[in-house]
Amino acid sequence: MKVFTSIVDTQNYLKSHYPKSIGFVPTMGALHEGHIALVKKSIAENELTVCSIFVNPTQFNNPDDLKKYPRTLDEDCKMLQEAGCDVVFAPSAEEMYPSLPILKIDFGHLEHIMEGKFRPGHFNGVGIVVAKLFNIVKPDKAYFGQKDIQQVAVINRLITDLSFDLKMVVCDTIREKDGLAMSSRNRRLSPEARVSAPKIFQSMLLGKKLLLEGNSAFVVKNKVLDFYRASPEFELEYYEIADFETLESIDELNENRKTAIIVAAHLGGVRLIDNYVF
Ligand SMILES: Nc1ncnc2c1ncn2[C@@H]1O[C@H](COP(=O)(O)OP(=O)(O)OP(=O)(O)O)[C@@H](O)[C@H]1O
Ligand SMILES: CC(C)(CO)[C@@H](O)C(=O)[O-]
Ligand code: BAL
Repeated sequence: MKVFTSIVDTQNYLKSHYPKSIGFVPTMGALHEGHIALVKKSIAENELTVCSIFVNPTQFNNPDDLKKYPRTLDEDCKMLQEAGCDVVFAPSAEEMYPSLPILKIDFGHLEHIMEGKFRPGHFNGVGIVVAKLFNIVKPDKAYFGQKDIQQVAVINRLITDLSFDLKMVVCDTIREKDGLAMSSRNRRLSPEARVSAPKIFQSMLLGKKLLLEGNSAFVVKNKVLDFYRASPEFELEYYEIADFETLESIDELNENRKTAIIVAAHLGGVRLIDNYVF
């Protein structure tokens, strides 16, 4: 496995190898089995797999979150090597941004709901860095996790609106045995917080059950608020019941369309997101 920090070295290597197809997994490192599932899918579907590791400062609206984001490059490389990854691209911030971009990307209605609303500027940062990474790696397929459901919608628009010649592959959320979605930020949970964390998953199962029983989204949200009131260690940021395709809020289930329950909550100073689609 090759590890590059330079854009030019990465591009030269990829050009000189003429792979039939390049699969690309963009990450911010502190890798776990969720990331490795994306890497393995890419390996199965492409001749060469590139994983990028870059904690992108321009997508963090909270400086403390950026400072505390876990960075574990050596361990990450070991996991990628074992998984069979071919190339790691781990640039510095200076390499990616010799000057800060003045370009702004506005993802329309996606800016005003959920992650867009609570993390102002986040999707502008994600959109620009992913476009830069696509231009550097020139993948045939790019792999993203369903856990970041709104990011999937944003990248879909980025690919369509800028005519990137690649296919996006969305992979299921990998969970711990107790239901907690794997996330790099889980490493920052205290032992007590880690015990509480699966309640996020439970709150989504509760929502699904209540919706299937015929309750309106309004009633379900109120019951879920009671659930979180009984768990004061959580500070719930949002709990949305939305159409899976448009991510717009819905009032009740539509049996012809998939529904997504989407949650963001703070637990012991760590912000966690998750979603459940049915
Ligand atoms: N549990 C998971 N299952 C599947 N894919 C995942 C999972 N967690 C993250 N991913 C995907 O891995 C890619 C890189 O994500 P990222 O590096 O931000 O990891 P993360 O664990 O989501 O970290 P955090 O949520 O703490 O930022 C994204 O496409 C993300 O959706
Ligand atoms: C796609 C991404 C690597 C861009 O920095 C990041 O948002 C992530 O890890 O999901
Ligand atoms: N997985 C999304 C990256 C972020 O939280 O900034």
